This record gives sequence, C-alpha cells and structure tokens, in this order.
Amino acid sequence: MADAGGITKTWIKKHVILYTGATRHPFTVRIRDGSIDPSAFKRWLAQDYVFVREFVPFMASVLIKASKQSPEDMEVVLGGLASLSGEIDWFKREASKRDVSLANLTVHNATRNYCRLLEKLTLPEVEYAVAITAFWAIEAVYQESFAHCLEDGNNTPPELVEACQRWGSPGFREYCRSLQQIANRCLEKAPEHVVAAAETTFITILEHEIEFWNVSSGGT
Ligand SMILES: Cc1ncc(CO)c(N)n1
Repeated sequence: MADAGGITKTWIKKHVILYTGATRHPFTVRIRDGSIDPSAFKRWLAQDYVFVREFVPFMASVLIKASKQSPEDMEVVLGGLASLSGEIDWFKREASKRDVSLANLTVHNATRNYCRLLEKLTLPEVEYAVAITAFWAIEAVYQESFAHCLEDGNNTPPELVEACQRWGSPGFREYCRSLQQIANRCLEKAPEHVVAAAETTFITILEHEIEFWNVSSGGT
C-alpha cells in the first residue's frame, strides 16, 4: 500500500504480526482464494452491518474534533461520513439478496466488544490525535484486506467482487492515505502521553479486527 509513512508506518512495522493478522486473515484470504464458505460471508455481512451502524456516531465524533482542528481535516472526515449512508443501504441490499435477516440479529461478543470500544473512542475527552489514528486504522485494515482480494492472482468469486471493491478500490486507498497523513501530522505535534495512547489504541483495534474476522470464520 502506497502509504503516507510517518509514525503510523513505524507502528505497522513494530506490530507487523498483529497488522498481518488483521489484514491477511484467513477469512479474507479464503475470499481471495475462492474457498470462502457462503455461510461465513453471510455471518460477516450481518455482523458488519451492526458494526457500521455503531461506526456512524464514532465518525461523527471524529468530524466534530476535526472541525476544530482544520477545514481540510473536516472535509476528509466528512467524505467518509457521507459515504456511510450509501454503505448502510448496500448492506441492506446485499442482505436481502442473500436472505440474511438484519432484524433480531444475534450480536456476537466480538462485535459487541468492538462496538463498546467505538463508544469509548467517541467520548469528548478522547484526544483528536487518538481518535483520528483509530479512524485511520479501522479503515486501513479493511482497505488492505479487501484490496488483497482484488490483486493479481485472485480467485475471488464474481458475486463477492463488489463487496471487495467497496473497501479495496484505489479511491478508498487514497481516502485511507489521507486519513493516515492527518494522523501522522497530529501525532508529530502531540505530547508523548497522547502518542502512547494512540499506539495502544492502534494495537487494540488490530486485536478487535482479528476477533471480528474470527467470528465471520465461525469462531465464538
Ligand atoms: C469491523 C470493520 N472494520 C472496519 C470497517 C471499515 O469501515 C468495517 N466496515 N468493519
């Protein structure tokens, strides 16, 4: 990924085991190999619908913090927030196509725990540098995971290509790069304790992403 370098790039290297665990998880590698079990994809679809609905207030909280920092930051975050309305519609259409009910869903523990983290990160006392780093990390994991399903040599089932393109497209890669640049700039100016909190949050997000993929793969 042509990333923005900076502090976040050093964290990707420092925590490469976790980062690889989140961005090359068996769930998405099976999509790329064409060996994904349809029931696993349906499980992921339902759980990610729950996640994306919780992602909205978190992104709104980042937008508020960004608006106090810089007009450019606010516009990048606003672009992401604006796309969520269409994303929720996409989940509903996909669920309907695949006979996945989005009503009375069983919310798995990994999904519930990840949503609880989002709620904590939404709080006003969470520093902007921590919040924007979290936002970038969450988006970057999906970007790298699904871009891999579209790269040369993939055997991704045709009916799953659109899902992979949602997060694996060059446009989404550029959006993630913009978020990474903002995070790097904030971290360069941040006091040490804030940088430490952002790194801890980065690690925690990778752990939650791995647990979330595990559920889709049939884990607990
Ligand atoms: C669990 C999860 N992480 C990241 C994204 C990217 O928005 C998503 N849709 N779901």
